Amino acid sequence: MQGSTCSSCLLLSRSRFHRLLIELQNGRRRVHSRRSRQKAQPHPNAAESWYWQTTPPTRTNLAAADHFFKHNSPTRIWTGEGWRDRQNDSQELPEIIFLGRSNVGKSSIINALTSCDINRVSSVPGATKAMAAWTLAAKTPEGGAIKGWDGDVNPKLTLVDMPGYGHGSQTEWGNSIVEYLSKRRNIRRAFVLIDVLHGIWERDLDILKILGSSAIPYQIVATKCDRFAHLEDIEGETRSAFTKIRSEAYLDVDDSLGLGEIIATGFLDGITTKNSTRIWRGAAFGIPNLQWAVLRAAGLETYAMQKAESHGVLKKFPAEDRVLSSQEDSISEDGGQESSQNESSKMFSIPSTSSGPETSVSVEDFLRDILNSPLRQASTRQPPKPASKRAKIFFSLTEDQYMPSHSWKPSSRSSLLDDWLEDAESPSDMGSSYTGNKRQDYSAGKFNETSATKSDAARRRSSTGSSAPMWSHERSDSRTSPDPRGTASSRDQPAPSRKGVAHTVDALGAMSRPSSNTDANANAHHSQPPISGGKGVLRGMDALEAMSGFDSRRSSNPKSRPLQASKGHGNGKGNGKGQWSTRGTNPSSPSAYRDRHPDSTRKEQSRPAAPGKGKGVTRGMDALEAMLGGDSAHGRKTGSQRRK
Ligand SMILES: Nc1nc2c(ncn2[C@@H]2O[C@H](COP(=O)(O)OP(=O)(O)OP(=O)(O)O)[C@@H](O)[C@H]2O)c(=O)[nH]1
Ligand SMILES: [Mg+2]
Repeated sequence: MQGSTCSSCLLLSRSRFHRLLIELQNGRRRVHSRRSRQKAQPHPNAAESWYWQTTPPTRTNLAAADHFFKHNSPTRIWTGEGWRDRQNDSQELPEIIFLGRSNVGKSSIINALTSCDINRVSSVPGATKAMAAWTLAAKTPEGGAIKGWDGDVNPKLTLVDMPGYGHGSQTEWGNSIVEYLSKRRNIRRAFVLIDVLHGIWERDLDILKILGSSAIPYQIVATKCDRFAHLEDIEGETRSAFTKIRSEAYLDVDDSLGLGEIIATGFLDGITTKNSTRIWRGAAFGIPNLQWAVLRAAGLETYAMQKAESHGVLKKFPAEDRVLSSQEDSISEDGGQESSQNESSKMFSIPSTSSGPETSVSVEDFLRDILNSPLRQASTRQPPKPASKRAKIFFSLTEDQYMPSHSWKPSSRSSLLDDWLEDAESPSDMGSSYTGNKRQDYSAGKFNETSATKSDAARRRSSTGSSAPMWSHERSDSRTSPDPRGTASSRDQPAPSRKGVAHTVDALGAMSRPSSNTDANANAHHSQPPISGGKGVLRGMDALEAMSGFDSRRSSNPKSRPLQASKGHGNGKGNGKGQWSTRGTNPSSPSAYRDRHPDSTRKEQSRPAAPGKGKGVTRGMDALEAMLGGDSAHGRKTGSQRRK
């Protein structure tokens, strides 16, 4: 009897101890957070994003973006191949995807964007093994409505984490990603993550090529910019690294699908996490800028600003800052192109009713305006060349070779346009009803996406060319193009596949969407059916093969290097025209940083974290843990792993 009482007591005291332990752990976490916050907010050495084609977001924009992401929580909707089951789902949302080499920080960036510890992060390359899609909706964890969001619990956009390519990746991941990219209709923008120390490498160019060929607009995000933080001339180093990226990714090639804006992020590894609850971002920088870029890509910026305004988030800002600035989407200082969203919203603000002014915009004029590119007069078609080499960007661990090179430059919007028109002008090839519909829709001053989509689908269904090589590699490969823009050579190249045309139309649709992102618009776009006639992974690989014709031996041959990008950039110094959104920086001084070499970076990445030492609560905590022995030690380890 006595023995049983004793064991109950023991159990009781043990559970009390556990509760105490948890409280102490939480206390320690709070202390740790406060300390880090004091240490690094804002980080004095954080060089920030570079905007040369667009204007940087205002403080109100960033506040609105932060507000949106704070109140819209992520819910996982599919993983792996789950997207296939949702292909015909008319409720599909704008999708923003994150691509990049393994270990570049894709999962970390999504965690930071959502302030939630949702994706697995690891210093070992290849941690993410399957795609994972998260929708964001203003709802409580139980699914209830949040006050002030009009009871609207509908998801607003989807973020997709991808397995990385290169070191630690697997070929089958690549197959499925390539297929996903080619089939998915509602991808609004791909954020391609580049480690700022590594810059653009061969595999990155391959992925940019695939995006270009699939008419998916993309934007570069430079990750791990905190690696420059210890340098005196942080701004100079960042600028020179960014200039190199800008040049090597051919972001200045006219009408490239790459946006003229590089967002700098850093210190994402310092994020404090606690299970799946909200996390504090610590010293991280660049995330609000990225949040704003994501909202713009999804066409949600007006919505976010309205919500922030109505929720009083913007009260502290002066009135003139609180409108969605006309600058937001307008011409940048260097006279770059207008952003597609503003262009399109202007374009589509033409009233669709008969009472409004009649427009007589021909399809050519419309496209010339929207793409700001000269249309070609005539084209000579040649039969498609058979695909030669199968490109591989997803390798097993042992096959990885990093070889930065310039074997490619992106497909441009104008070359896509050329192809689209080429098909549009060939009724025999594509069916006159399609051409007719498109022309009618445009000339009526409105873009009837639904009819275009239907015709599109019909064309895809009637197409027998699913195994035909995709066109853009041949067209855009600068090795075969004397014209740095690639448009001249594109005229002599094989005809586009149906897919390319369809994607172009979709891209135009995406570009043309007014920023208000109404449901009607969303549904019209989302109701697009998938490309039919696909053959699973084989098709993806065929497409990839045709697009790239990748030959690593050739591309590593210096003689086979292509032309440099057209606009005198790449001098490593920047032209000073773009806008750097910077916070306080130290005075510059010449410095050569030792981290420039990937090897040293890898070593740094794999360095184990220093064991924690503390005072006060931390110390008490350690003592308690020591007292409790194995269990608590385990608990602590798990906690630190989580934080990591
Ligand atoms: N210094 C620094 N390290 C970072 C940053 N972001 C991520 N990391 C670290 O980089 C490593 C890889 O991060 P992940 O987010 O798993 O990278 P990933 O691209 O998802 O990698 P895979 O899933 O393998 O493709 C982790 O150790 C992170 O802590 C950053 O901004 N700065
Ligand atoms: Mg990952």
